[in-house]
Amino acid sequence: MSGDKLSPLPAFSRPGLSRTTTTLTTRDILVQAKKNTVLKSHGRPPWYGEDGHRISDAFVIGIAGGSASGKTHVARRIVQALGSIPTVVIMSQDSFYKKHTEEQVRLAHQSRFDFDHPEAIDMESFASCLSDLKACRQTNIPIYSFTEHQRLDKTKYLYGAAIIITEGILALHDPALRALYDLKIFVQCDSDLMLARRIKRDVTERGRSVDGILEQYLRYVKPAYDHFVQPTSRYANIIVPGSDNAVAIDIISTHIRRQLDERATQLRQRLAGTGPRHLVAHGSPDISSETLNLTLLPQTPQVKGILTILRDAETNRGDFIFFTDRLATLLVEKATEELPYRAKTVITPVGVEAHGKQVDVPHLCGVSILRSGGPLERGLRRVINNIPIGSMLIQSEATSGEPLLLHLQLPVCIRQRHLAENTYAFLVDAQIGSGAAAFMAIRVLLDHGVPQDHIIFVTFLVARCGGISMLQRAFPDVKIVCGAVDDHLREMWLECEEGEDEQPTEGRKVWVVEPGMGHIGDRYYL
Ligand SMILES: Nc1ncnc2c1ncn2[C@@H]1O[C@H](COP(=O)(O)OP(=O)(O)O)[C@@H](O)[C@H]1O
Ligand SMILES: Nc1ccn([C@@H]2O[C@H](COP(=O)(O)O)[C@@H](O)[C@H]2O)c(=O)n1
Repeated sequence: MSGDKLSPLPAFSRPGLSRTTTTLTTRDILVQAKKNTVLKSHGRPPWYGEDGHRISDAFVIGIAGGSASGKTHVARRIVQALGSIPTVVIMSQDSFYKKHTEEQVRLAHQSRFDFDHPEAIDMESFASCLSDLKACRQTNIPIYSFTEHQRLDKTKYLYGAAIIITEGILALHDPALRALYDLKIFVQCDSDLMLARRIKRDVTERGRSVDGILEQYLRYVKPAYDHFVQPTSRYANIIVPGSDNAVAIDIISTHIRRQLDERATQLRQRLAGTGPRHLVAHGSPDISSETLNLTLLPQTPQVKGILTILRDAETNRGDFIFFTDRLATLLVEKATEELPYRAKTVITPVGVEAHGKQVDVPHLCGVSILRSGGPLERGLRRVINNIPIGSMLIQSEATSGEPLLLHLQLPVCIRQRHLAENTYAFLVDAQIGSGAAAFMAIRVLLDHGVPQDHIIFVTFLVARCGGISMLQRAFPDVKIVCGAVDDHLREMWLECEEGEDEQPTEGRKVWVVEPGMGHIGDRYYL
């Protein structure tokens, strides 16, 4: 297949579409949310337990076979057959061709470089990226150009796949790679069919001449197939024919679906009894800032006055926005106290030294939980100049109530692991009720390598009896800065779309903080 076989995952794909899927843009999400409709997308369900630790890895499939045997075709058909599985990524071993020297590129243009020998591929880097993705961490994959015969300087960010399919002529060659696969497939195809397909493909997609293709084939491709590729078929769990393989693909996708179902059941069982319902009944009703890493904005008359206006159902929208913005500014200012500062001396305009402080963090960013985090995101922008801000959309699944990650767009300083480890991140959302969204959002940042004590969760409201205790048990070093702590949390049915007779046809359950401020996002944006 042609060049880039990666499935982009900066945002999550809609189910039922192949890997070149549409992604949910922030605008889509806001439009959907504004209409108050239930999003039908299958997002990513929790991949961690109540202690915050990961309990399920991604399911990894390795597909090997000769060049043009149909490996990519099989991978794509599996994705199609899986249909409603939320996030599948196809990773090609071709992305891991080593960076070639100028001399090697020159030889490659003359069909005199051996791309079919295991030495041509950076197996170590391939295994390392795959192992990160499998363990639910982000990875940044190299991008390879077949026309330039070279690895490009750009990389592709990947995160959050429930299923990873890797394919390549030598996908089953390396023991370290084989150890990562949950299912190993070999695509078996006649050599003449593979050659015919390769000629057709390399002429149309890789800019090659027939003579060059044949020379390369006889010199390197065929001998390497016999020597390195074909022998790895013995490691495969299943051999798939290179053509007429619909039945084999059906069997494989049924197997994968069953494996994922088993994992999902385990997850639900482990989470059972610790969800929001349970917490309301049994969670500690007493959160004290001595045991929790929680900072309550000092309840000055000024803050109490703002909160009173925001709690009042009669407050008009203009005032609601104005005072929400004021509270957001105060909260973000308070939250910046959690950052490390170092001493700094400056010379004033009158030539005198003044001793002060300077924020001492290598990277600083914000991540807003859509869409209720919006007002606090604006607060971040007002207080911290040019702060990069990402977003996540997390919504409860209508029937199970499980949180689903539907969209993810993170700043560069989180997408790159070596930067994330030195990044401080403000996570912002309007309230912490059941805690499910906050829990998932924190887990995403930790997966990327942001240290727990570099995460500062800023919110208007925390429900005393909600998921706050579970959250802080799981992530004791995450700091929470809030404007108020309210006593109650109630589960409520929110009616959504109206049918033709103007009767509500759908709805979803939401957690409402009491006394609270109502739905802050709706009051701010609608
Ligand atoms: N089962 C199949 N039936 C028909 N054509 C196929 C089949 N599998 C692959 N092909 C075609 O053969 C060519 C090479 O297939 P591809 O999947 O890209 O091979 P590989 O990834 O193994 O190099 C493509 O043009 C593809 O459409
Ligand atoms: N610059 C390159 C790199 C690799 N190849 C050939 O690609 C084949 C592997 O890709 P498939 O999609 O066919 O699995 C391999 O046989 C290399 O010979 C190339 O021609 N040029």
